[in-house]
Amino acid sequence: MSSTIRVAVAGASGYAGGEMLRLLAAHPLAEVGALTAHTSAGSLLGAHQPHLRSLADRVIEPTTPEVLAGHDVVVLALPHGASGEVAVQLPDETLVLDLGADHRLTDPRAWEKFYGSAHAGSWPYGLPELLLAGGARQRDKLAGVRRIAVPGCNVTAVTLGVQPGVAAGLVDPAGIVAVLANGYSGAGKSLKPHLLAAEGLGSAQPYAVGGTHRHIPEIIQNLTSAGAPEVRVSFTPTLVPMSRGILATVSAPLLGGTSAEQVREAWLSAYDGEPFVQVLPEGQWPSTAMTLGANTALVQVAVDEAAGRVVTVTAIDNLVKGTAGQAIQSMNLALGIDETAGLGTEGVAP
Ligand SMILES: NC(=O)C1=CN([C@@H]2O[C@H](COP(=O)(O)OP(=O)(O)OC[C@H]3O[C@@H](n4cnc5c(N)ncnc54)[C@H](OP(=O)(O)O)[C@@H]3O)[C@@H](O)[C@H]2O)C=CC1
Ligand SMILES: CC(=O)N[C@@H](CCC(=O)OP(=O)(O)O)C(=O)O
Repeated sequence: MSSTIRVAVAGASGYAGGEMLRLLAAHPLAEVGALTAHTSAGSLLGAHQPHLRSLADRVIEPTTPEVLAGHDVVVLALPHGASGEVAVQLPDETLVLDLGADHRLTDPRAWEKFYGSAHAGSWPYGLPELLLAGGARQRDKLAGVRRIAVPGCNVTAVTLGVQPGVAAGLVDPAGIVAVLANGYSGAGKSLKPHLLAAEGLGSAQPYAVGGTHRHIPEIIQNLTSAGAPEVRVSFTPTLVPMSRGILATVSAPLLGGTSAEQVREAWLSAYDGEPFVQVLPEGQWPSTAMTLGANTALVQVAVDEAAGRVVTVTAIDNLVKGTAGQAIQSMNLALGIDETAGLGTEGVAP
């Protein structure tokens, strides 16, 4: 590979593909190659991503192996199912980043139960800060790989919020409750009645309630990797009127004899030195606005003594640390360049 990393983006007309392109445009080593999609093939990128000025005149091509050939990296920002089909046609030596779910789960039965289709297989998982049993981190497994399954956005927020307590054995992983406030861009661009502005503006709407959300097995997989014997998660997402952002409130029973100081120390030490995951100073709580446009996850933790639970709150931008930023962070690790290249930690405010 030359010093320039040539990157093709499939799904360039969508939200995740658009964010990938925004970040790649600022990456010191990346060069944007082919842009592909489906119904929008043949039109200009500027018709779909008018905020991406430097790429506005580029033509979107169909998503075929021929168009995606000859790149160092191919990003698949496609719906579930579509990415698995395209991936099998790409050369082994190309680094493929799947932003969809097709290759995240290791258990085919979990895939079939929650996605209702045949399992495409499992790839190295692109959450560098994931804690693994024995003190390792997932970043150690990404050097040199050529296939990366980029995690779900909700999964990223929930995992980063609660994994320090699970890995340190301070909370009961069978009693995790997660409630999330989610921005609308997480649902993608396709039109659905409940996503119309008339339905969503000024309203908060729960969805996938009662253990049905397809991110549940992925969260369980992550927390099991962190060393938990039995993980049970009650997961409830809520759409709130904002375009980007996830605020995940995750609580779990505190195991007997653990002090609030031990809890705080576990969270601080889990993320000590991490460039993109920060535990905020005591008393300061994350908000989605603090992470807008940034590859950061901001975390806070408290002990609710009366309820006997640890409560964590994590904010991310679903399109950055929840998708495209995380993908670039993993790409950097796979290619052996600075993990932070092209990624910012500063949000956009107010
Ligand atoms: N939005 C988010 O916050 C996150 C998204 N993701 C994942 O990223 C992926 C893309 O999501 P998102 O950008 O939100 O979705 P969008 O609906 O906004 O975009 C989908 C993109 O995929 C293209 N596409 C659809 N079907 C096909 C096909 N059969 N072959 C080739 N291209 C196709 C579309 O092209 P066209 O417009 O031309 O039809 C479009 O470019 C999904 O797997 C999603 O789950 C992951 C984490 C967070
Ligand atoms: C608001 C909203 O609908 N969010 C989506 C986010 C899913 C996502 O983008 O993650 P995947 O890559 O796994 O699809 C949801 O909760 O299903």
